[in-house]
This record gives sequence, C-alpha cells and structure tokens, in this order.
Amino acid sequence: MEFVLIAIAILLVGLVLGVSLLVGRGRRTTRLDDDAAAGTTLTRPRPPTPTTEAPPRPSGATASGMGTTAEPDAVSPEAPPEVELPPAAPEPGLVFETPPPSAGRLVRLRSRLARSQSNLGRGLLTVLARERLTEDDWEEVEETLLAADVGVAATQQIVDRLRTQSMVLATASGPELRRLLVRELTAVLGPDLDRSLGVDRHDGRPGIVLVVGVNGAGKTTTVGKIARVLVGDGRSVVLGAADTFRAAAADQLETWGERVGVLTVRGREGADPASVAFDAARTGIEGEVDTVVIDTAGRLHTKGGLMDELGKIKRVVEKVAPVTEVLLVLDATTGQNGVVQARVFTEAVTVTGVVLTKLDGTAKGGIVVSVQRELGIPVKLVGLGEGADDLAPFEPEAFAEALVGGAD
Ligand SMILES: Nc1nc2c(ncn2[C@@H]2O[C@H](COP(=O)(O)OP(=O)(O)OP(=O)(O)O)[C@@H](O)[C@H]2O)c(=O)[nH]1
Repeated sequence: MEFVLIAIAILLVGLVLGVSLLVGRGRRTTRLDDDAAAGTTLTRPRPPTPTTEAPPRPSGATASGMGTTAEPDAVSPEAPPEVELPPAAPEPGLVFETPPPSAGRLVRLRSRLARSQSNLGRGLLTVLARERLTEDDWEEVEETLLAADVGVAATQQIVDRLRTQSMVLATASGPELRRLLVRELTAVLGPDLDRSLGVDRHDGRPGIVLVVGVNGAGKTTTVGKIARVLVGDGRSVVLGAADTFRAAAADQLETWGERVGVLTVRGREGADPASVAFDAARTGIEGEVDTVVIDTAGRLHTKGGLMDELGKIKRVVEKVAPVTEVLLVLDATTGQNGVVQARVFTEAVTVTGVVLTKLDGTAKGGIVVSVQRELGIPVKLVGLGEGADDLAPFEPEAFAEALVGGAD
C-alpha cells in the first residue's frame, strides 16, 4: 500500500512539472513576439554604395539593419530589433540626370562623321597621296569636295591652295599630307567666327534663345539637347513650348526638361505662341534663371503668314527681355535646299547662329562650309545622333580633323 501511495505521489509531481514546463515555453514565445512588436524601430536603408549591389532585402526584423534576418529568439531585450523597409521609391521628377559638359563633345562624337569621313577625308587623301598629280587628279579632288557639299567657292579656294603646294605634296609623308589637308579644311570652316552662344544673363535678365526652322529639322529635339548642354555646363534653364500646333511637341519638350530638372512653360493646344513665349520669358525672369530656351513650331519657309508670326514672337518676348540668340535649325541631309530655307528665315528674324542636325546621317559634311559662306552666319552647334547628348558645340579644327580621320 505504501508502495502504491509513493508511486501515485511521483506521478502527480511529474504531471505538475510537465504541465508547468509546457505553459512556460508557450508564454516565452508569446512574450518575445510582443516585445518585438512593441519595440520595433523603422529605418530606411541607406542608398546603396557602389560596392553594395545586393538586391533589396526582404523586410523583416534585423539585428542591426545590416541585412541578416534574425530569428525572434535572437532578439535581445536591450536592443529592440529594427524592421527594414524597402527603399523609398523616388518621387517622380526629383531624380535628375547629370549631362556631361559641352567641352570636348565634338572630339568624343567624331566617329559619327564616318560617312563624311570616308567620302571627303579618305577620298582626298587617296588622291593627294599619288606620286605626281595630273589634271585628272585635280579634277577628282574638285569633284570630291563638290560631292561633299563644300560649295563651289570654297572648293576653288581649297584646290588653288593645294596646287600651290604641289611640290610639298609630292614629297609629303602620310601624316604630313593629313596635317596639310586638316589645315586647308579648317581655313574654309571660318576658324575666326564668333560661335559663342548668347545664353548668359545680362542687366538682371536671363539670356533668351529662340529656336526656329522648318518641320522635322529637329528643333524640339535640339531644344531638349541644348537644355542638357546648358545644365551640363552648370546653368539654370527654363524651356518655353511655343509650338502650340502640336500638343505632342510640348509633351516631348516637357519630358526633355523633366529629365534634367528644368521647368517647361506651355500653353493649351492652339494658344498664341507669342503669349507662351512671353510667359516663358517672364517665368525665367521671375525665377532668376540663366537662360530661357523657346521652341517654335516648324514652318515652311514658303508660308508668309507663318514667317511673320516668328517676327511677332520675337517682338512680344522683347517687351520683357531682349532675345540674345536666334538659332536656325537646319537638317544637314537636305543639302543645298537648307540654304534656300535659311535665307527666308533670316529675312523674318535675325538669325544669329545655325544648328546643323543629322550630320551623322549624311556623307556631305561639307554642308557646314556652304551654309556658313552663303548665309554669313556661323554654325554654332552640330547634331550628331539621336542620343540625348549627341549635340556638340562646333569647333572648326576638331571638325576638320574628324572629317579627315585616321589620327588615332
Ligand atoms: N540622326 C539624327 N537624328 C536627329 C538629330 N536631331 C534630331 N533628330 C531626329 O529628327 C526627328 C525630328 O526631330 P524633332 O525634334 O521632332 O523635329 P522638329 O523640327 O521639332 O519637328 P516639328 O515639330 O514637326 O517641326 C526625330 O526623330 C529626332 O530624333 C540628329 O542630330 N541626328
């Protein structure tokens, strides 16, 4: 009997111990969970450094915010766990691109002139390298220059100057020939022309740039690229979408501006372009920016009314600030027709500089020479591709070097 009582007592003690152990374990788990929830601190991860390229970590409790997902059991009561949130999505429009500065762009983009290079540069070097130049050879030189749209007068000048150096040519090495050709091409590209852009503030007002040209020449794209050039050079900019015929043109411009943090002033479709241009200038004055760049609608040079409208836009803008630069955008692939268009534009507004676009798409790089000579207006910028930063300030010597090619 005594034995039976002892056995019952042991069984009861065992039962009590087992139950209390189970309850205790359950309570600890619950408490830890409660602690974790109550002591949570929310942190945002620092922006990734170049060496930390791991994909975003899943959210969850971490011991130090450094990324190892900790089990609830590992949480110490003194150091409440941090819950890591996914990186905050950047607010649209607040992360801007940083375009490269304008200096040296033409050199960087010189390979884009490959078509003109093989047509003009290599063509000329091949002939000039012949041992004794005959009349036929000189004719070939002339034809090569004319085919590249260099124009009659400049072609004559280059051929005459090369002929006077026939003795030198006969004994010149490859690199010497190349240097000579670069020198002669540079001479007809107007190395002394003033190509500075009127983009600076003066008398407490921004520089105002008006961009004009026929449909499809690349105006809107060029205005966007100019904004990038200016931002890349450290200037503040406002854009004016005075092409009110096409809402898509204003949208396109706005997108260009947004990418580099530049405001675009626009009107409703069909609004008076002069009033949009005026608003853009006034916004630039109030915002104390360096430069306001105004895009205008493409217009056929044969439409008198539309050409008059350009004059009106300029006059209206000049009620608040002088227009410091009028850029005519010409498509290089249209060749001599571009020169005809340009003449009409210069009659409507005083064009102060030419932007020659699409030079990457033509074998006629010599068009730069004829445009400048026939219009008496310097080419200030050249478009060398569809990329956002494929616009370069024009530099005669770098351009001649690129046309001749083979320097590196
Ligand atoms: N390859 C090349 N394409 C260019 C260059 N500049 C502009 N383009 C292209 O030319 C086309 C016409 O450009 P837009 O800027 O829309 O021309 P736009 O003069 O504003 O046209 P409208 O508003 O109709 O008058 C686009 O496809 C551009 O990407 C360039 O330098 N090289």
